[in-house]
Amino acid sequence: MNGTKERTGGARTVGLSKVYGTGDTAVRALDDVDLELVAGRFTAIMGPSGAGKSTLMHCVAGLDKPTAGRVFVGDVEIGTLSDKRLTRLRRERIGFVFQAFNLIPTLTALENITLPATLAGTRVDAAWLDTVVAAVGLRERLGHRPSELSGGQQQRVAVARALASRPQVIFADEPTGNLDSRSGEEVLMFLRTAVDELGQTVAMVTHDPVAAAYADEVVFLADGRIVDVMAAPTAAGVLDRMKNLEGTS
Ligand SMILES: Nc1ncnc2c1ncn2[C@@H]1O[C@H](COP(=O)(O)OP(=O)(O)OP(=O)(O)O)[C@@H](O)[C@H]1O
Repeated sequence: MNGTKERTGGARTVGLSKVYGTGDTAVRALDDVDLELVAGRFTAIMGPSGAGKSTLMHCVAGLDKPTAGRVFVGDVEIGTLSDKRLTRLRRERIGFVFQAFNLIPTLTALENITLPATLAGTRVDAAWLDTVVAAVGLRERLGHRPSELSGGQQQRVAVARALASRPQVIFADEPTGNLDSRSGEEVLMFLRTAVDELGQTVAMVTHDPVAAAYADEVVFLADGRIVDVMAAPTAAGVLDRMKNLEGTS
């Protein structure tokens, strides 16, 4: 995709811990986690229910405050930012994709993609928008409203919206959770394209070994700790690892 690939900055944590509550009821959701979301790579985060996946994502995205440790988005240590600066960093440097597509029903696909920039009073770079629209593969449907698109197409619009500001990292929380397997595949292929052709950094929480196999590596969490990292994952390999983790937790 002619010269547009320029890796976005990634994110990392150093000694990240998060404890909810105090005393007898305290829950250590994250315990000394060193995670590296390598720039220009696709990382899947997996683990049994309650392992700390959402907490990890929320802390790295600046949506939740850690109890201890440090979080860097690109070169910026987010714990040092004022609330106002953190809000701005989140808006400009972090993209989110959720299980529910969260598109505005009355707006067209294109208007949904550019909405965050419109709200922020900025403009999406026209050349970049063109690149994103080409990658999303919905050029002829940009004038359609969400109700006129399939679930997979709607989620691709949501990923394109996250890409529009060219964030340091996109966090996707179970992005295929509401989709049938074919639509899910469309979305995963698009995330893969965003990484391979646009140099985007993506972190995805998923329970699905097939989805995780689209990533460059899978980070396994259990009881708030990173217990394994698998490079070049296959669905069968991930399924095997998950069975072991769920068996022991
Ligand atoms: N706001 C909260 N207050 C108290 N405990 C919490 C809170 N949020 C999460 N926890 C606890 O922290 C631990 C990790 O939760 P988290 O939601 O991060 O896990 P998860 O791996 O995302 O789970 P799931 O796959 O079920 O979504 C769990 O024991 C959970 O009960």
